[in-house]
Amino acid sequence: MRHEKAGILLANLGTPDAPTPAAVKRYLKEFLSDRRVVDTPRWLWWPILNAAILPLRSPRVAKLYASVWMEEGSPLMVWSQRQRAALEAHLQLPVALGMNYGNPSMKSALDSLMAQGVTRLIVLPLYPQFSCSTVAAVWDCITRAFAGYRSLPEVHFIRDYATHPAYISALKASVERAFARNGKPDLLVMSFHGIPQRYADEGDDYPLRCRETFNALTAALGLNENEAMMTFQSRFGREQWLKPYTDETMRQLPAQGVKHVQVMSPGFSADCLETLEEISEQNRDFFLHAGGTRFDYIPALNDDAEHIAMMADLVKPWLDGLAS
Ligand SMILES: C=CC1=C(C)c2cc3[nH]c(cc4nc(cc5[nH]c(cc1n2)c(C)c5CCC(=O)O)C(CCC(=O)O)=C4C)c(C)c3C=C
Ligand SMILES: [Fe+2]
Ligand SMILES: [Fe+2]
Repeated sequence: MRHEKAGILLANLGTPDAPTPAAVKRYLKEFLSDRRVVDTPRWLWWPILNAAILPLRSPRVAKLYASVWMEEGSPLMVWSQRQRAALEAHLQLPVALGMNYGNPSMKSALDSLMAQGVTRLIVLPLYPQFSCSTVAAVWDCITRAFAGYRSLPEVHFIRDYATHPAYISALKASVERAFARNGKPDLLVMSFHGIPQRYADEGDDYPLRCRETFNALTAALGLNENEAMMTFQSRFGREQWLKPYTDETMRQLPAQGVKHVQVMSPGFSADCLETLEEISEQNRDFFLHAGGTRFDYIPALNDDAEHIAMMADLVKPWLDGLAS
């Protein structure tokens, strides 16, 4: 009989290897070439990407990365590696980190798990709300990475965890700590990464999953409809994206009497460029320049003990009954 050995693959987006134009260009090229992310026909997208976006965006975005870079590397990488190590220590099972774009590649993560004798693989994409542009891209990446294997493990793929009780309770604890530290704000804003509205119209249930997280967390916190709102950040390109936009909202709130805001990004399992720079730097400026008096950013769950325990909870159904 086959003796099953479980292993966990933590999957995330990936980030540049260095805050330099060349490294950012390499990363953006791979990321923005994925049809799950940008679905424009290739004959049209290829020249736009190579002649305009990569040469113009890479040097500008490299400076933004430099402004948040940590001693050990890109924040997304640093937090992801800490999450991996903490989950491995918690579960006493092999845990590997694989990135969809850049390093460490999904293939290297799978190779390392297979080399450790894993026969039952649990894939946990660290995106709390499903989207075709993220979770489905992880799915594609894993199937591509397995293409050359002679044998496959049993695979369990966690689609998302938008309303999982352990996720909501970890977020709740983090907001309550922030309220205790900073005082209760006039408004709690939950800013989720956007996607093109068209992807949702074509069947991506991402906005519904964001709404479900928002509803579950506001209910857990006992906030009423005037005390919390959800917005969407990180718009890219000319199409309409999910609304309301975070940046427009931050510019409008002070005129509506909101002077103290606390902003969190519950869709990001780790702090990264989009939270540390776009929210905590750019959107802070928009709000304060529009007349706001206090802006607090509530960090992502990162390697909080409750977050790691949540990951263990999510994979647990496939560990029960295993002789490890
Ligand atoms: C071009 C379309 C994009 C879609 C669709 C998109 C969806 C999406 N992204 C995340 C999470 C992250 N995105 C991050 C950076 C980032 N995202 C895009 C574009 C799209 N994202 C770009 C071009 C970039 C790179 C930075 C830039 O050039 O502006 C990151 C941070 C990476 C880091 O290195 O820190 C994360 C995380 C989600 C959750 C999502 C859909 C739901
Ligand atoms: Fe993104
Ligand atoms: Fe951004």
